[in-house]
Amino acid sequence: MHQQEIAESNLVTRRGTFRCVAFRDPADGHEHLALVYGGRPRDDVLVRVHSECATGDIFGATRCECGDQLDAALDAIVAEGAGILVYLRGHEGRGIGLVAKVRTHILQDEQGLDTVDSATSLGFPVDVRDYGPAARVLSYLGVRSVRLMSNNPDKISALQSHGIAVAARVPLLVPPSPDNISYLTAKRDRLGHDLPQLEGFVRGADT
Ligand SMILES: Nc1nc2c(ncn2[C@@H]2O[C@H](COP(=O)(O)OP(=O)(O)OP(=O)(O)O)[C@@H](O)[C@H]2O)c(=O)[nH]1
Repeated sequence: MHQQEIAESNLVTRRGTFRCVAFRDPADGHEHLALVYGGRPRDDVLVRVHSECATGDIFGATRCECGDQLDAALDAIVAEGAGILVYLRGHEGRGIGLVAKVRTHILQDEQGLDTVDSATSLGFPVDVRDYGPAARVLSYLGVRSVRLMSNNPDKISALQSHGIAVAARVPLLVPPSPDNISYLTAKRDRLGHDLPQLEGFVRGADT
């Protein structure tokens, strides 16, 4: 990556001080962010590669578990004493964008379609995310292998295809709720995510 497209500073947060690495990826042109905790990363560092979700990450929407996963990943990194969170812009709605994602929400709410069918019935692809920017910033940080916090097997193969070894997958499981159970179930049944916490959840049991 070109030095002119990267800026680094310390970022003091309520969890502690991170190294904030902002960068513009040369391939997709988006400005992304890596938050590094605990000094110079070592091999097999704990990493979360998080896709932008304005509704969940910023405003705490409960229909998806994005905001809870962001919090849990940062907590896990701080608890371990080291780690990296890569926050990928341009990934909104699995890459289809915010307006398109909200259109899928309309179909989910009004017609009961799941997160997959609501996209395809509008003519959108289900997932067009590019993990190249994450791999490039990890390489820039000197990271060759990671323990990746994710339940998505495709994310692991995508990172590996971009040259980052995934030494282990670390589950990032948030509790199901009546609000997110449809979304989580579709991720498990239609997208192949590993979500064992859904076993035994009875919709409405804890409302
Ligand atoms: N198209 C669409 N995208 C959504 C919807 N809800 C959340 N998203 C997006 O989904 C992305 C997160 O992807 P997920 O499939 O939930 O999870 P993942 O990142 O692949 O997997 P994990 O690493 O296990 O979290 C974010 O970019 C969200 O904006 C939805 O209803 N429709």
